[in-house]
Amino acid sequence: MIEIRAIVTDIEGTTSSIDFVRDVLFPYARKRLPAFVETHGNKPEVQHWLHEAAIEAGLVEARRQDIIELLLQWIDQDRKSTALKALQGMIWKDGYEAGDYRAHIYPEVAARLRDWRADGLRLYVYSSGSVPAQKLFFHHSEAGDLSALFAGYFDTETGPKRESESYRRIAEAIEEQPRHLLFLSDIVEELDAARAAGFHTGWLVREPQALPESPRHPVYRDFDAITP
Ligand SMILES: CSCCC(=O)C(=O)COP(=O)(O)O
Ligand SMILES: [Mg+2]
Repeated sequence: MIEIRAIVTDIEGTTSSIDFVRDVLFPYARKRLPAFVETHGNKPEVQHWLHEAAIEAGLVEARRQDIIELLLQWIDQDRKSTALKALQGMIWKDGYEAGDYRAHIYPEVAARLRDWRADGLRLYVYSSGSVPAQKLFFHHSEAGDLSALFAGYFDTETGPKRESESYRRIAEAIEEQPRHLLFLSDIVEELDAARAAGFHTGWLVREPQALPESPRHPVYRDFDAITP
């Protein structure tokens, strides 16, 4: 009998719908990004991420307008750039605080997270969204403030989600052996990477997606089906 001591969960496609991220969060950031960069571009934190974006794109001596266009392109491509995600998170903060939207959570998720906490499991998030964006997401969720349920948050500053080394770093950071950890995601390449690091895995295949014929990972329709 394997003892799971902590669960690490992805957000988009796992706790929450892809549609919410694609149809609400991304357009919100896209619309406001040019003005945000113009207004806040001299603040050290914003400057840092604009610089990181330019480095990532191999742009030397990029003008501010070039970086804005680059970032808009990356939003359209859903590029999992750490710099873009950090900037998006700063923009989303205003939307949450103004009550323009609340973060989507699948209906069973909050109750299961609470049950798992009550059973003594520790809960963590690992998402491409920046850590501040993850905290905002669960603080302003449709199911209320869920942020206190999580013991920690990880983003791509820990490493890319499709590389096993990232999962080794997470295990080390939370001081737990991978064989006691369960990673939940909707993306099979992320699950492959987690398994290569020794994690247990759960593949969320939400309705109406078809169930895979020969899945490489245990498949769950929702969190109700998971018994860690
Ligand atoms: C913190 S929510 C923002 C979601 C986001 O930007 C994203 O790229 C989600 O990726 P995930 O790793 O959660 O699938
Ligand atoms: Mg996902």
